[in-house]
This record gives sequence, structure tokens and C-alpha cells, in this order.
Amino acid sequence: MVAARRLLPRWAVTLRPVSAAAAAGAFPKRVKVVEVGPRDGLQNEKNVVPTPVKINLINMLSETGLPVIEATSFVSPKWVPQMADHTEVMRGINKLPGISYPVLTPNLKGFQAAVAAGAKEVAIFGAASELFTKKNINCSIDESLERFSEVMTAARAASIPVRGYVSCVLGCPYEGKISTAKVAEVSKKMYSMGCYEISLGDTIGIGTPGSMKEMLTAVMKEVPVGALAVHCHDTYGQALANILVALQMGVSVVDASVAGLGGCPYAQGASGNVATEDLVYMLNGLGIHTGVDLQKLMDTGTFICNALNRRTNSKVSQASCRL
Ligand SMILES: CC(C)(COP(=O)([O-])OP(=O)([O-])OC[C@H]1O[C@@H](n2cnc3c(N)ncnc32)[C@H](O)[C@@H]1OP(=O)([O-])[O-])[C@@H](O)C(=O)NCCC(=O)NCCSC(=O)C[C@@](C)(O)CC(=O)[O-]
Repeated sequence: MVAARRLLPRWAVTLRPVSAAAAAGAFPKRVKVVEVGPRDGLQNEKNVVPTPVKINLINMLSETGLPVIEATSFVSPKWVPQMADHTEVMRGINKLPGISYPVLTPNLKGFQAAVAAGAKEVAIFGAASELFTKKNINCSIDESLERFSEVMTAARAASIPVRGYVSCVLGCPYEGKISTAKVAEVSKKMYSMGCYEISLGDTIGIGTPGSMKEMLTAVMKEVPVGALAVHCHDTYGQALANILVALQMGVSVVDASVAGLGGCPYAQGASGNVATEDLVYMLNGLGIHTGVDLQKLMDTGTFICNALNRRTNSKVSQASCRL
């Protein structure tokens, strides 16, 4: 496959990772935190979250210093009813300069609707598991790559940068263990299509620092570390440990969800992403720059937890309420 021209979003110029850190085994000096709460965090909510609540959530997140806030997904409302108000959300939020508001687009139909609603960046989402791909987007891995390639062509014509997700990188709810070779193969294909970044998803949060290291070692032979992100669900309480390993290996883009909200509708029992508050607290402790205001983030977590009538999954927020 011929490598496609890669469109970089504007913020990439200032926030690109210091990849020499990888060789030295040191932590990167700065980390780009990709907030996925409004999409990954809310997509699994049983009750429909009112659109104004989603808009408020994104507007509050925009005030925290986060550089990227994944806003919604342009998927079929029959498959994920919670994201059916994608157009209203995209039109209703205050898009601040310097912040990117990507949205998920599984196919050309979703891409066209996203662009019509004002999206300036999109994400395609594949997986390293055949069964998960079938359950999630109703096709095989090969078919998904064909659909993505149509999105990539349209995105290139519209100068829209595309992020690529690879799910089930450390295990699948339907197939169990996934080979690192398969993860590396799918990641390479999506990178070669022109995705500027590949986010490696531990969809069911089953990985450990050892399996994270093994998987990243395989993927880094095919995709430059500067183009990799990790997306760790915290089902088994391993997310921060796994992220630490990824940082030590030079990864400097990490996905997280405010208040640890979320899960995937097609991965039963998987809990939310690592809480953004806990990630930022850890990175602050390591002296790694994120530009994110932890207090404003915790206030945003309180807002969405009150709106959903639930307790935060962020240990940092829980602790700060007790102290
Ligand atoms: C991909 C499809 C659409 C295929 O679904 P399908 O049923 O195979 O699609 P189809 O092409 O046969 O079309 C069926 C109907 O859907 C419509 N349709 C078709 N495409 C769209 C679209 N884009 N937007 C709106 N409507 C659409 C289409 O127009 C038609 O409507 P009808 O004629 O029946 O009225 C479906 O499977 C789907 O929407 N899946 C989304 C699943 C999803 O959102 N999962 C969660 C996100 S992935 C995730 O959470 C993991 C991640 C990213 O966070 C990383 C990690 O943790 O690992």
C-alpha cells in the first residue's frame, strides 16, 4: 500500500511529542490529553442525556485548557441512540480557537453529515478483532478498511485531518486474546491510509503493563511512536499503570474521559476510560506539561455527575471531596 499524504491538525505543530524521549526511556516533556468524555463517556448511558447538558459539558471542558475534545459521533441512531443529536451538539457548542472537536465517522455517510454539521476533524474506528468489528460496525476488518478508505479520500479533498482508532488491542470481549501482530497490521494499514494519529484502544481495560509493553513494541515497528496514542479503559484498574508504561516508551498522546465516564455499547461490562482528572494529577506529579487546569476539570466532572445523578469514578475527585 502506498503511504498517503497525512493532514495534520493545526495544534499538532506545537504539541507534537518529543520522540527522542522514547529512545532514552524518559517521560515526554508534554502530553496531549484527548478528552473523549462527551462521546465515549456518554455513548453508553442508558437514559438519553439532554442535548443542552452535552453542550454545557463540552463548553465547560473547553475552559479547562484541553487541546482536543471529542464531541460526538455520526453513527447510526439505530445503533447508538445516545449520539442521535450529533448535529445539534456540533452546532450548539462554542468552538474555541486552538481546540479541536473531532467526531467519529464510521463511513462516508457519517463523514458527510459531520462536515455538514461543521466538523473540522474526524476519527475512523477499526479494531484488531474480527468479531468486535462485526458487532460494532457490522462488517469484517477488510470491509471496514475499504469504508475508511472512502472516508480518507473525502477527508483529503476537504482538508480534514483524520484520527484512527484501533480497538481491542489488549483483548476482545468476543475473541479473548488478540495477537500483537494483528494489532500492528491494522494500525499500519490505518496509518498508511493517512491517519495522522493511531489511538490504541484497550476497549475492555483488560491489559496490564506487561501486555501494554509487548503490544506497543510490536506496533512501534510499524507506526512511528510520535503518531501513537493510548486509550485505556479502567475496568481492571490497570489504566494508569498501562499509561505510565506507554509514556516511558515515548507515547505522548493519551485519551481520557472526565469523571471516568463511559464504556462501549458493544463491549458489555467494560467500564469507562481512565478519568481525565486522575491522568492530569499523575502527569502533574511527574512534572509533565498538559496545559490542563485540574480544578476546572474536577468542577466539570462534578457538573456531569450531578446531571447524570451518579458518583464520579475519578479517585482524585473522590479524595478531594473527603479532604
Ligand atoms: C457503521 C454502521 C452505520 C453500519 O450499520 P449497518 O446497519 O451495517 O449500515 P447500513 O449501511 O446497512 O445502513 C443501515 C441504516 O443505517 C443508516 N446509516 C448508515 N451509516 C450511517 C451513519 N454514519 N449515520 C447515520 N445513519 C447511518 C443507513 O442510512 C440505513 O438507514 P435506514 O435505511 O435503515 O433508515 C453501524 O454499525 C454503526 O453506526 N455503528 C456504530 C457503533 C458505535 O458507535 N460504537 C461505539 C463507538 S466505537 C468505541 O466506542 C471504541 C473506541 C473508539 O472508543 C475505542 C476503544 O475503546 O477501543
